[in-house]
Amino acid sequence: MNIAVLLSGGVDSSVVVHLLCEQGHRPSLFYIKIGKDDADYMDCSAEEDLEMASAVARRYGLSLEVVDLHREYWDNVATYAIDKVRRGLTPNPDVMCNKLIKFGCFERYAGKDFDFTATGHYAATILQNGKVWLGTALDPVKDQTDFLAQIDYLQVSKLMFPLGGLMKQEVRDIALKAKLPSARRRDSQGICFLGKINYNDFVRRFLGEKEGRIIELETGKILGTHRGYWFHTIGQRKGLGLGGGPWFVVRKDTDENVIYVSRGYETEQQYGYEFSMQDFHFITENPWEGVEGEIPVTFKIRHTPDFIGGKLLQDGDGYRIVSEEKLQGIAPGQFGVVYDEASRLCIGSGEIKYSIPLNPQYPLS
Ligand SMILES: Nc1ncnc2c1ncn2[C@@H]1O[C@H](COP(=O)(O)OP(=O)(O)OP(=O)(O)O)[C@@H](O)[C@H]1O
Repeated sequence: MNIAVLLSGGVDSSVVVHLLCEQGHRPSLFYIKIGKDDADYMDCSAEEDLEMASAVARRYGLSLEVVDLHREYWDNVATYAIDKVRRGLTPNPDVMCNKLIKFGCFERYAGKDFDFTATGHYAATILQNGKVWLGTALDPVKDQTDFLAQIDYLQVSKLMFPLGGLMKQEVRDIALKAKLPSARRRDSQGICFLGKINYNDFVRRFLGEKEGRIIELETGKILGTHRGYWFHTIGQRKGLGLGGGPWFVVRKDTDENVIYVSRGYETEQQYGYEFSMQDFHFITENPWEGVEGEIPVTFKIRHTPDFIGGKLLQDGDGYRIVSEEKLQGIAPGQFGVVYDEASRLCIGSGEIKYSIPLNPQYPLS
């Protein structure tokens, strides 16, 4: 079997190489290089990553190719992120990086020549009814299926996730025992290349700064100023610079450059039970084809270990989720990721369009 491994130089993908070699494979290794734009907001860990990847390749006597996807990344993922932020939405660059870069451009460049592409993502592939499905990882804290929820059938059917059945601690133990050069490296944030840069600096470079008002939603009282709605996201608590909190961002008016906040953990303004999704994407296929009415599912609206129970409803051309529990900070632009009731299969995802607040007072932006 002909296998390509996406090797980042981190502990996870290094263990993937180790495990595949132990099983008798001789995978080809690929390091994806995304250079910094021409600005100075990327740290030097990228160089260290490549050194680590080279050390792993040497250790196992495998070939390592550096694939430069710099242009593709900035043209696709960075442009997508800026476009969303400009429109007051909360982008998810990790989701787009997996879909377009790690498994999109890479597949066209090199992956196409291999039977499988293996990565250190915490996820699984599951064969069911003759089709390959994206499955959740054994380790709920590390599960990364939410970042993979926009990949397509060609991608999922060619992917291998050798770490899906392991807990993170087991992976570390394997790395230590095998004396892998990367064994003691700290965990990356689980975020894509954009995670290596200062996000505010990145946004500032493209959208600049523009002072606007921070207003208390319930009273209309002006509490302070901010430097542009694009630096803030729905559900955000930190970085508002207001005393007497906690304060949460609950609305954004992009036309007026106003941020609405609400005070206290229990404030109803920051919660909702429902949201709609647009452009819903099924990874393998729609398992509920022809099913009428409410479908019991679990779902996530952000990268957390918890799967939330709810119902999926067809809503015109799109889909809507009605949650069993109150949801904090439903951020339009993020993905609603849908799983089967047992949270075993990741079915697909759609971009959150708007939330239906419990007590709407202002039109949503
Ligand atoms: N620069 C890169 N080049 C090649 N593959 C990469 C690169 N960055 C990430 N990957 C692949 O995507 C997987 C998930 O990446 P993520 O950024 O979430 O890191 P991670 O889970 O901490 O994994 P690792 O410890 O291997 O860095 C990695 O395990 C690796 O297979």
